[in-house]
Amino acid sequence: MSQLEKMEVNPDLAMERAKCNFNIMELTHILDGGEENTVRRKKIEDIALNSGASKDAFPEEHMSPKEKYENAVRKSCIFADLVKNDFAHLTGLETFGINSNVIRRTADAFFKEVSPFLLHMGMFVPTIMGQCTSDQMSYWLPRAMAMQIIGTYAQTELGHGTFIRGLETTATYDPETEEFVLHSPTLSSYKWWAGGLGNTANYCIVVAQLYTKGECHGTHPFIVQIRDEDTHMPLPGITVGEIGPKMGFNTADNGFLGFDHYRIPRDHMMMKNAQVLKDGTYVKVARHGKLTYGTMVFVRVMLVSEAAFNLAKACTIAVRYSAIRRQSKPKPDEGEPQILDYATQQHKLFITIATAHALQLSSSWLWRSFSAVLTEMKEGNTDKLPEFHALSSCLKAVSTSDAAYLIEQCRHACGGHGYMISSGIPHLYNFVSATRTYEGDYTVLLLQTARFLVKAYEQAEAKQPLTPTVSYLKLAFTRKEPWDSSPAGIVRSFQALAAGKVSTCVKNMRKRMRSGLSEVEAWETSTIQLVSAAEAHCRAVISDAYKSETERLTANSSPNVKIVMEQLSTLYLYYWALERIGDLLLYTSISEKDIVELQTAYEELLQKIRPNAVGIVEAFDLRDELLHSTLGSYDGRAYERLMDEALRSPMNKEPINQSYYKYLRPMMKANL
Ligand SMILES: CCCCCCCC/C=C\CCCC(=O)SCCNC(=O)CCNC(=O)[C@H](O)C(C)(C)COP(=O)(O)OP(=O)(O)OC[C@H]1O[C@@H](n2cnc3c(N)ncnc32)[C@H](O)[C@@H]1OP(=O)(O)O
Ligand SMILES: Cc1cc2nc3c(=O)[nH]c(=O)nc-3n(C[C@H](O)[C@H](O)[C@H](O)COP(=O)(O)OP(=O)(O)OC[C@H]3O[C@@H](n4cnc5c(N)ncnc54)[C@H](O)[C@@H]3O)c2cc1C
Repeated sequence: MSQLEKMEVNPDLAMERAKCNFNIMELTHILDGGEENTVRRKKIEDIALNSGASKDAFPEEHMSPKEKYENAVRKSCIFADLVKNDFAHLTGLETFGINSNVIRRTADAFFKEVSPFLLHMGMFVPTIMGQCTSDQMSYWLPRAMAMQIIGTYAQTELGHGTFIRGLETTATYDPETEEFVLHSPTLSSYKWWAGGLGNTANYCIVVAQLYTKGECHGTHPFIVQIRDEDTHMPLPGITVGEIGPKMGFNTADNGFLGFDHYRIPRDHMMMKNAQVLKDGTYVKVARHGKLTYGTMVFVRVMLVSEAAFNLAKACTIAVRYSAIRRQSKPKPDEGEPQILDYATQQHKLFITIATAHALQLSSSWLWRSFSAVLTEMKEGNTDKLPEFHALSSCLKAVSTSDAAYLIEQCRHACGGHGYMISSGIPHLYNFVSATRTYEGDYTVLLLQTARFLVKAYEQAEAKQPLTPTVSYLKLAFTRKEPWDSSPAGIVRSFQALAAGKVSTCVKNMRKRMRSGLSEVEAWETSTIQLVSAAEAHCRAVISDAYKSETERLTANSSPNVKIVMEQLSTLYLYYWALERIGDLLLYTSISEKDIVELQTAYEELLQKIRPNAVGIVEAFDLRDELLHSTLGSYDGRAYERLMDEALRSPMNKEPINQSYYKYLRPMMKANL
């Protein structure tokens, strides 16, 4: 046992735990979606983490990029073995989403950045499940699940990521040999970004423009072998490599890939939604043209819970640290207070906790909606897909954007020490800020939602029925929403605000078209407002889901857990109402007096939450191995851990660095 492991818990943290007035484990069960899930999660974590295999003998941050990657591959193989052999009885394909989430989170103990296998489990396997015929699936899925092959998802190219229809890689069917010929006609057509593509994967899902009988049928997915299964050498006709250092994701060997008339068998086209027959006839199977985008929708749903999870980590670190950090002396006759006692610190941190809850509960709700949509689609009914695409797009955009902003707030809340890699916060920020971009950029996805909102508004105007998540749009045609500061009243105000913004956009676009702009130009010149309307819609959806899920989940809970969860969901509503005062003044009857009262109520709520703050973050139940943080560990020994980490630095391994003799000494002597 190391010196650190023997140390007692920091007394400030012990004091915080003693004053927590609710049952922490009860809240954990709620956040996990039930006690059974908590028990299973803990079993998985125990198996994975008690072996010590997640630990590094040498600190990862002092390794070279190549060493970091190799270490990540080593640990990925250990982790893959655990998943295959030790978790097998606890998991199952039928609950892929839920279990993959737990496994994905447990993996974070092994990787400070990410596993090079992330895309294998995160996109390769889900695409096989979503885009293959049953015959294809029975061939590929067992091989992928057993890790006999390692795959990734290569859609984005140097020239195009957002605009999928603009991808340039071609897959041209040759009926003579019953093969597709994959080709990269330009530099900008090179695949770029796929995680694990640089050095790890030997297979790859490639999204390419399908040509048969001289006709282009748009983008389709193909399973492509890129490396020899034994030697791992890139196959002839394949150019593959790693794209270089990034802000984060540095252990993910994101790669590039080019094809020189590279041939694959016909049945390597993923044929669930469309097929090319032996003679080259193209057959469209799916009832909705966008079902080939299914993996992206699945990952967007998963990313909402990723955002919640990473936010939970950041606020656990920042709240624990704020409980043990003392600074300044506002009252001359008292000692320095814990920084958690400052209202401004609570303002930075408690919205972070509330947002982690809001996103966690919204993501469970979204996952249930997704399962319902999938069930209907299996029966051939795709009616709900447009609404779900709009919903998952905005939730992915707003959750990842909020999480990135709030993780940065957590860094600010930890002062200088938050800037240390060892605090754990920089890695979290670098990871989450990428989620705002990949799987659909923030602005681009909100504009997708805006398209749906504008159409729904026109339906409301024509008094046609509206789908559930936009039924509130009828508020755009009623009088100004009367301000009501109850939680239900604030949710209604957020809906009125979103409805008002959509209405303003539509009116502006119509005005611009009357003045001579085309529909496309009128849309383009209104996109700043459209993004804002879609964000407002999403905020209303999250607020509504958070409030109603809190009511549902606390219906039978103990009184104090109910109070804590209600305080946080109300805080979320107050915070966003105060952030959106300008809009509320435009679209509701809120008055100056109401605003003053709302600000006071918000500040009082911060004080009510304060005594339970440490207990609340500890209900996320994040083991030290998952946090990777000197500042946020369970024992609260931040200073000892910071010093311990500093001493592990190779820069401290010799009393005098050689640069002294080479450069410093000659320079100083010459200057004598
Ligand atoms: C085990 C779990 C682990 C989870 C974590 C995994 C982490 C993995 C880590 C990293 C992964 C990173 C992977 C990637 O980034 S892969 C690449 C992702 N790329 C994108 O997301 C590209 C974004 N672009 C798009 O999605 C689309 O092209 C678009 C911008 C949304 C739309 O483009 P466009 O306007 O040109 O529209 P289309 O002509 O294509 O569409 C016309 C109509 O279709 C509707 N539409 C679009 N997309 C969908 C969809 N997915 N589903 C349903 N409908 C869709 C669109 O709204 C139009 O409808 P309308 O009725 O208005 O005409
Ligand atoms: C860490 C990381 C991992 C990734 N992993 C993968 C992977 O495994 N596989 C894969 O295929 N891809 C991957 N990607 C690529 C990723 O999906 C794309 O980068 C992402 O979809 C954004 O597309 P883009 O790069 O083309 O951005 P661009 O579309 O070029 O965006 C640049 C700017 O232009 C704006 N813009 C673009 N189009 C519009 C529009 N129509 N209206 C208004 N504004 C617009 C955007 O809002 C943004 O501000 C990864 C990316 C990152 C950062």
